[in-house]
Amino acid sequence: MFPKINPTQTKAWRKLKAYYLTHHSMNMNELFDNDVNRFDKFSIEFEEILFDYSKNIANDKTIELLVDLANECQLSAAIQAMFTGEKINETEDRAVLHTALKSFSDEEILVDDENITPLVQVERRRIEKLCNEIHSGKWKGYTGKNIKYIVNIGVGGSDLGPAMVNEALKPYWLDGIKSYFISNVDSANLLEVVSEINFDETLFIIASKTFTTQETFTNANTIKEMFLEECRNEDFIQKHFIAITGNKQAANDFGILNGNIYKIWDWVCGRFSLWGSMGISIALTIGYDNYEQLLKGANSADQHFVNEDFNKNIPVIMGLLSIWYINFFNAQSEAVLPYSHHLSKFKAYLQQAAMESNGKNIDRNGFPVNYKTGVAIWGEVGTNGQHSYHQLLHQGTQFIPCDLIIPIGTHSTLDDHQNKLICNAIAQTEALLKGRTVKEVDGLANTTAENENYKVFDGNRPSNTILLKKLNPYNLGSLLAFYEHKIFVQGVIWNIFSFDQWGVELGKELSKSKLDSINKGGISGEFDSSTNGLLNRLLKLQVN
Ligand SMILES: O=P(O)(O)OC[C@H]1O[C@](O)(CO)[C@@H](O)[C@@H]1O
Repeated sequence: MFPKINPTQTKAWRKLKAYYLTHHSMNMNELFDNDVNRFDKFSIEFEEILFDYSKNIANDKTIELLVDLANECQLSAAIQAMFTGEKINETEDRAVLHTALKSFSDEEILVDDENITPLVQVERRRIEKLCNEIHSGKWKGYTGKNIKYIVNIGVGGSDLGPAMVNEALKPYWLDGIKSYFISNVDSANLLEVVSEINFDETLFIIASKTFTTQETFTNANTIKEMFLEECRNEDFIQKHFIAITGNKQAANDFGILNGNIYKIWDWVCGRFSLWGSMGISIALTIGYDNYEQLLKGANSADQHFVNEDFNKNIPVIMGLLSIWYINFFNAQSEAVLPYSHHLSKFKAYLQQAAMESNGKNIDRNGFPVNYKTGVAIWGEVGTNGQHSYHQLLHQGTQFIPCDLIIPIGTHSTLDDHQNKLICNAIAQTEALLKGRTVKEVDGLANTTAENENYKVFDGNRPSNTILLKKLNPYNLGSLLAFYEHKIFVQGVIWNIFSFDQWGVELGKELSKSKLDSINKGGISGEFDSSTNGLLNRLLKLQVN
């Protein structure tokens, strides 16, 4: 296992702190003026992706010190430990091998003395077979019709990744197939989907690693009841329901036979699970070949992460710059700004991936951390965000590093729109960098001594720009893998366990006792006065 190092005790951390104190007012505009090669030096090309990190408050020395920090925190050993199946998720005693799901190599990876590579390959072949049967029309619904609607019922990692990818790759949807996602236990979600599908043309995917999650179980049971009410034959469940789970028995108890159960292992963390059977809704919607392209792009990014030097390694630099801002500049949040309508669900996916992973306050030695860890991630697709919160990004008092994700190629034929979209994105990075001085404001129309201050922008606000030649399955796979590994890099340096999620348990437990009280029809002062008051009001309003 790689060592458990408090980052603040490293030499590099101390040096970074000192460097921050003397250089935090470093001006990026001067850095550009003083180095004509800054863009070339601080950008990394990876296949069809360009990662430009030149618009950051960082120079050669900063990057050198950050890389030193990664080395002192034994990042290489940590990467090696994850990829070879060491049980780095110690609080759950699990290996973390979502990377194995993307691999196309026959290399052996051992978990508890079992080689998992063939298991992954078998499951992948099963997904391919399922796609072939559904897409060829060999798989029929109970009235003899083909499957037209794919409905994924899951929540958290069993929903967000697949839902985001399906949305991102809408231009690749196969003719005649439409996919839907039911995640919220709010019945509005379920009823909306039900109103758009026909049960006899639908494949329901019950996606739950544990098969015990309250929301998913409730939605799955309601759908099953509705389905049986319509077809009145339990045998038809096998034509319309499959499960993705590590809890075969619970799926059997639900009524799904083994042939319709696809496996997720405990060495796959839910929020990084879209690469395996959790991605069945993706494969069914965009076709198996495109789904494989997604995995291949991700696998290639994994290889980049494993093999590149840290100072040319996209996820390492992403993670280190983020640490620079969070731990030294005291950034409280990061904005992710995809300039693509199809990436509208990217932020929600990334929020779980980053915040469930690194929102931790106990270190790997079991002690409270004495430094900041994960921050809030937020954002909206461009240009919509520009007409909303970009005011705060440019002139607010918060320090918010931004990532702008810009696919260049478009799937539509409206080049004029695409050029406007991209130019808006690049202009935002320029405005964040340059700002606008009083002198520049002076020349503007209608500017007076009274209003000139309002038109001044400080600038010097950092951003990364990620250009993709096109938002296709391969490039999307690479992009997602980069963010996954950025999160991993941060977790290693913060010395926290990024792959458990104990923080979500308390709310789940407490909700059960509330439900018991409601079902009993009365509250007898068992909770705090606010909780009692809210529940009593609920009961009163339900009665009326
Ligand atoms: O797939 P399951 O077991 O239903 O869990 C769904 C989600 O719930 C969580 O455990 C947290 O609530 C996530 O980590 C997970 O992605």
